[in-house]
Amino acid sequence: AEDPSLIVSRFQEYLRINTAQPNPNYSDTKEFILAQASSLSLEAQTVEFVAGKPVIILKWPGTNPSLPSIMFYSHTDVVPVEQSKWAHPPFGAHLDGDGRIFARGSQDMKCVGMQHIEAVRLLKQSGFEPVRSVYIVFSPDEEIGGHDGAEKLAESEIFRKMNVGVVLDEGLASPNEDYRPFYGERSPWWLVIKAIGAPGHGAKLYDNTALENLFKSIETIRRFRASQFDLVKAGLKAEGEVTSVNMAFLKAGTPSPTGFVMNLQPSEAEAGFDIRVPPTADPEVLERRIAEEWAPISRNMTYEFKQKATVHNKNGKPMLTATDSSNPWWGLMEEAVRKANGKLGKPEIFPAATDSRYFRLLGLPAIGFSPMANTPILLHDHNEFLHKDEYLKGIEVFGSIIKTYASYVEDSRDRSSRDEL
Ligand SMILES: CSCC[C@H](NC=O)C(=O)O
Ligand SMILES: [Zn+2]
Ligand SMILES: [Zn+2]
Repeated sequence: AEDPSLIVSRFQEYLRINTAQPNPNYSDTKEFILAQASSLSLEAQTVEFVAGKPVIILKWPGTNPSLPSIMFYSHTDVVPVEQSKWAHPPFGAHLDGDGRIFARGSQDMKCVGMQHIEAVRLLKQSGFEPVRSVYIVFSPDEEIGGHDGAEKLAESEIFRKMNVGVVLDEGLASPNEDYRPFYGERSPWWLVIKAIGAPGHGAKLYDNTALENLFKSIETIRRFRASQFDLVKAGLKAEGEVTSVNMAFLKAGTPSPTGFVMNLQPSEAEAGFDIRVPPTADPEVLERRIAEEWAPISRNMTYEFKQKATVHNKNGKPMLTATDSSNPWWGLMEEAVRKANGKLGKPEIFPAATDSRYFRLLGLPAIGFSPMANTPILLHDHNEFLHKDEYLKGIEVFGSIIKTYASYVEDSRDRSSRDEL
């Protein structure tokens, strides 16, 4: 077998490409991934649905191309960093004495993309031949909504021709020894509410100022937030099962060279909220709440959404991938992880958003899975790291999954794992 330090150094090489939003280096990324693909003799296709934003599709053809294929999916971009808060340079991929690899993207989710490739390498070395075609796909822009990446891919003729039967996308690290599988996710609604009101002297008490109007809404929103958070604190609901609302910004006041004018009540004020809607919530009820209580026209308020992801599929049903016997891929996943001496925890709802939603919207089963056990959850955090042993273990787990999935031939059950749309 190959020297593990070489495997780790390829991961480090990927981590050292700075793909932080808003200016990800996609050209070096593309070059790197295509070089990996050619070293494995995989077919490779790069599609730019939007110029400069490559979707890279690698294919390991199966011996039975009539069976639906398997797609192992990852995004190549990462979130920005606060450089000065990091103990090691976020794009240095420093390997410390304990074996931890520090880098932005080490958990979210360059680890997974690279593990997909390394798992193929492992299987090729062992002489394995897939029956189903295996696709390894790298997409841009997940961290800013996936509109120029996964969303366009999912709607494309290219994707339709790939005949994908099941998608594996990202999950979360697990602080304990069980890996965490995800069967659904909350939908991001990014809401901006705006208030207007009469301007006037800062010494005067009067009704209907912009800030008074805005704060009435903020109080209402905070009560709702507390009610949802209480359910989590009481252990009645998991994080992914309640509607979360967090304030992202507050904007008001009349700027002056020394700060803000203090004796002037502004005539406009706005606030932004990151709302996450669970798949089982009724989106119409929430939207009514926003219109009637959070931004009521009676207080001259208006609102707009910066992002508003679909909660239900085209049939009005929650976008959840089945975890019972109707979905053979679920059982196969458990089997594959077990064979690699890993353990799967209970299926969960991903609290944030992933590109899986674009594939679930098509009715495809999608499982969120990032094999990182015994690892603190550090995605989007300072000092994001992954231990090299967990990384290497994850390659074996993905090797087992690819092997199990790509060898699965009971075609009749594929169809039933797709939602009826
Ligand atoms: C509007 S899509 C945003 C996607 C992003 N994904 C991971 O963090 C998130 O904030 O959940
Ligand atoms: Zn991610
Ligand atoms: Zn992320």
